[in-house]
Amino acid sequence: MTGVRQGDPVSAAIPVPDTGPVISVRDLQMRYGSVDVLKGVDFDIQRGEVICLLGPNGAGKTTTIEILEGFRMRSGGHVNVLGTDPAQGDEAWRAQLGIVLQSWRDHGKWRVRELLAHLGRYAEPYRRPYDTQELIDAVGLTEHAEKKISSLSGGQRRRLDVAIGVVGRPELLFLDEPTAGLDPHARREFHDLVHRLSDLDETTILLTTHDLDEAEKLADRILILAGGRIVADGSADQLARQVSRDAQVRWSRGGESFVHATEDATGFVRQLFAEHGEEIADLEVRLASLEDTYMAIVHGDKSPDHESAIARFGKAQQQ
Ligand SMILES: Nc1ncnc2c1ncn2[C@@H]1O[C@H](COP(=O)(O)OP(=O)(O)OP(=O)(O)O)[C@@H](O)[C@H]1O
Repeated sequence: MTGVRQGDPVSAAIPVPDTGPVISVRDLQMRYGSVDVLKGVDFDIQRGEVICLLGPNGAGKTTTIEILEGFRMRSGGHVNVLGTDPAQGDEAWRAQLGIVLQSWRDHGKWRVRELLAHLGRYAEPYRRPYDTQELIDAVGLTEHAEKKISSLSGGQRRRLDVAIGVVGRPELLFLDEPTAGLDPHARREFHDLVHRLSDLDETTILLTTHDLDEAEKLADRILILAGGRIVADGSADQLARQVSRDAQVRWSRGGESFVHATEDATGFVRQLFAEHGEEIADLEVRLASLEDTYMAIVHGDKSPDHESAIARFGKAQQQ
């Protein structure tokens, strides 16, 4: 398979290799003035993966994404995105990317439908764009399709940002805090859209968020950037097990509540039922949440450079 779907009237699109990572980053460094923000970032992202990049304010998430998008020149290291160094990416390469920045403040005089149709036509030489109405419905802007963009609310504007990012059915989608400002309903619709893009179109998605629930719901894999490096890399479950191998088992019996931490939750629950049978109520087994994990990895370590966090937690993938 290539990046172009069968039957597409596309001649200029560049074929995307089937194998190998879609994004490969080695020893990425970024220095602003005398401050080293990225001190040697390494990761790979495979086709179809949904990756959440987490990290405290100022950790360098936007910087990393902008380097991958070709918007920012790195100070050092190697980066390959869809077979190309982003610093040398041409128009055909760029057409494979969908980009949702933290905030677009442009196109104010256009109307929603008009702009999406226009951007779709712009993508046509390279990709098979979304049908405009289908896209408007998918991002929940049906009732606002004829409105001027300057008159949209913040959340509606964010939905439009997402629509602009995906209109060309990108091979690879970058989303920088896509749900900031969205209400819970819009947030859920956005999550559905991400699942659809990932499951149906096999879009590779890299997103940043400060919402750990969102990361847990969406991510196949989580990368945590802190102190200029990736300090954790793995699924939410893999990371949780690195922080604590214990699960918490909670239950009640005869009106009294109990809690027990154990590495073998299944064995413990089996024993509990063998001893007390139907007296057991309100049983709950819980691993560390992503929030517990994140706090332990990013804030549990007092050293400012997070070196010992790296030493302690390493990377789940390498386990
Ligand atoms: N153009 C620039 N010139 C100088 N410093 C910059 C520039 N852009 C970003 N920085 C600094 O680099 C650091 C990383 O910024 P960046 O926006 O990449 O972080 P972030 O992880 O995306 O943060 P947030 O979660 O707050 O969005 C910050 O300290 C920021 O002030």
